[in-house]
Amino acid sequence: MADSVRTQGLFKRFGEQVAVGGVDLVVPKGSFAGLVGPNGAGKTTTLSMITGLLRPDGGVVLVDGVDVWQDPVVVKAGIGVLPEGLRLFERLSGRELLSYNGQLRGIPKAEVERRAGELLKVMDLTEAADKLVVDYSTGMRKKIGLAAALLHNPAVLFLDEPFEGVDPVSANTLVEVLRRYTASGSTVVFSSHVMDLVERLCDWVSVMNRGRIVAQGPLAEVRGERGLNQAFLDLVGVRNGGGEEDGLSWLGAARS
Ligand SMILES: Nc1ncnc2c1ncn2[C@@H]1O[C@H](COP(=O)(O)OP(=O)(O)OP(=O)(O)O)[C@@H](O)[C@H]1O
Repeated sequence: MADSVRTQGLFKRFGEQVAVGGVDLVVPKGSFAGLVGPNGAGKTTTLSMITGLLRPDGGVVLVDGVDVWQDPVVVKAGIGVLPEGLRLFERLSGRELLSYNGQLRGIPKAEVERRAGELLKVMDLTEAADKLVVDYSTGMRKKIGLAAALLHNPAVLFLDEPFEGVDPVSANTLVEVLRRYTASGSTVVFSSHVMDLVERLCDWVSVMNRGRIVAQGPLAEVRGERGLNQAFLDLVGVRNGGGEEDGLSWLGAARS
């Protein structure tokens, strides 16, 4: 199977701190892929370099065989991104935001309106379509951000923590939309800490720890017999157990 995303020796340092220390990420075409790792593992930095938002110090990123940093315009035309800490044009309504994104992508106006209407409906945002984005809740912002990322029908969709702050009903809506999207052969790569969700959704997993990939492959292979959560703990190592030897003996102790 062809790769949708492949990085070779991807490297990024912030001062003394090596955030990404030689990552070889592989995502086969048509995968629903999860990028998991503990806080600070380097997931956001990796996704930012893959999507052309942050210049790597070293290494190569190929999306559908095209080098992101040699041909950024070609790659960016074919991908959708829901970045971390999503910054949106707050003074536009949801509908205006989609319309603006559609125009930036060069989609004919009538087609943008049709797609925007359908996306707003699927995301359950029709009622809020004419409200300013600044007044949207966290979950609504994720949904309008996803709608904006899907509007031009990208071949690959990158989502950084798409389910954070999203209620279960909205999460279900996002999942349904993404499942439909991958069923047609498109690729999703998303980062998450929520192992249950990754186990339920993904057919491919890459596990990062301390700036490196420590396991990668089909979900069944990475998870083995032990379940993804246990596999994750085994791979990244249980750090502080929160036992008395770690301090905190005062916490919950009798108060005078
Ligand atoms: N702009 C920056 N300047 C300095 N250090 C940074 C910067 N961005 C990231 N880092 C550092 O790089 C490392 C990786 O961070 P990154 O945000 O990629 O991790 P992550 O896996 O996405 O974490 P989380 O799950 O908490 O979002 C961390 O140690 C972080 O402090």
